[in-house]
Amino acid sequence: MRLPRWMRYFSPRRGRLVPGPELGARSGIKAGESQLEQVRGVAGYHQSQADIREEDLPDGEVAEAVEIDIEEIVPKLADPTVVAEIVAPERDVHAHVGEPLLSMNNVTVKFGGLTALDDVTFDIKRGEILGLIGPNGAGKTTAFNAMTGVYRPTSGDVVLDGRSVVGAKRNEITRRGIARTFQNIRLFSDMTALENVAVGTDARHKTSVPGALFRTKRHRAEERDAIDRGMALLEFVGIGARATHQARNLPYGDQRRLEIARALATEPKLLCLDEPAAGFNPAEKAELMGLIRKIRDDGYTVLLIEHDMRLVMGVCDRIVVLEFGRKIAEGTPAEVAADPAVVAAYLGVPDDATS
Ligand SMILES: Nc1ncnc2c1ncn2[C@@H]1O[C@H](COP(=O)(O)OP(=O)(O)OP(=O)(O)O)[C@@H](O)[C@H]1O
Repeated sequence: MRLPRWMRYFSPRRGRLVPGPELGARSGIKAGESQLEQVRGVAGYHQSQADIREEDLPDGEVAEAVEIDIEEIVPKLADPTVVAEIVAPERDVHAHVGEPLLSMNNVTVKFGGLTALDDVTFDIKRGEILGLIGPNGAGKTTAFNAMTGVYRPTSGDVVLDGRSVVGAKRNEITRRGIARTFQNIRLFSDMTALENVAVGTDARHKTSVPGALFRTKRHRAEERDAIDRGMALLEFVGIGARATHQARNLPYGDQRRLEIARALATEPKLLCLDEPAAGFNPAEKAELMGLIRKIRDDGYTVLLIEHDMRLVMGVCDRIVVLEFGRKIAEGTPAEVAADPAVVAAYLGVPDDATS
């Protein structure tokens, strides 16, 4: 995995900041100071409750999770409109609703003799929630991976905002505006929720390494921005009170929310969610639907891979259906649900229909 810029200089170990080999002892940065303590110090957030970590406690004592009162720390975040403004800084995205943001143009992906995606063409339009569905092995994740630079299409093109992303490096694709979450949660488990989101904001920052070392004005401004945006994002996804909790101590549902917050921190044009409801109970699924709609209404475009049909039908504006690597249907949830090819793909074609 390629580490974000700041992580190449710090090794997070059990939640502690240890100057990494590239930075060495010359930096003057105190080993043992947590990332959060650093950024909080810089941004001027003084929290009365300590961020308790297990290794700080005498043997046998158990760390208590500390809920923070977000209104006390960042009073302006008590206003949901302010939170929404910070979360979606480029609000002009609404001006282009309906135009294609990403186009898959005749994309084929082959693995040896296996064709995982076969000449697939569809658009993701700005401001919509597009569902990508299909039975197991249909090619959904392969399509995601072709968009995000994990796989290079064998043929065809993936165009984002008028420019091809084929051949671009993954971090370049992130910078150009595609962010994703994963089927299996991938968080920095020893880092706090806020630190995890701050990692995402790094993709947008421009400070050079010397700039970071000498703490230039721009670097300090970017750190403050990371905290403000990080806190706003945690509040936006509903876990603002858990900002100082280590990711691994968060309940499963909150870890999924944190993944979404981290992806949004890169200020994507397109947010790709890969089975975000896996392992959720019905109440959590209903809450997730609300969050996905909120993300769309805040100006983002969302691509959703999800097996739960109730969720997909309930939240998507349009749906693309794949089967054996081919697109077999595209349309509104109602159109797709009534399409005989889709019904056959999911339920199997009855014997008497083929005889
Ligand atoms: N890296 C790979 N190497 C070889 N075959 C692969 C690779 N990735 C995917 N495949 C194959 O490509 C086909 C499509 O897989 P893909 O994971 O895209 O399907 P999916 O629709 O996401 O399935 P699921 O719903 O089970 O996650 C499958 O037959 C799979 O085994």
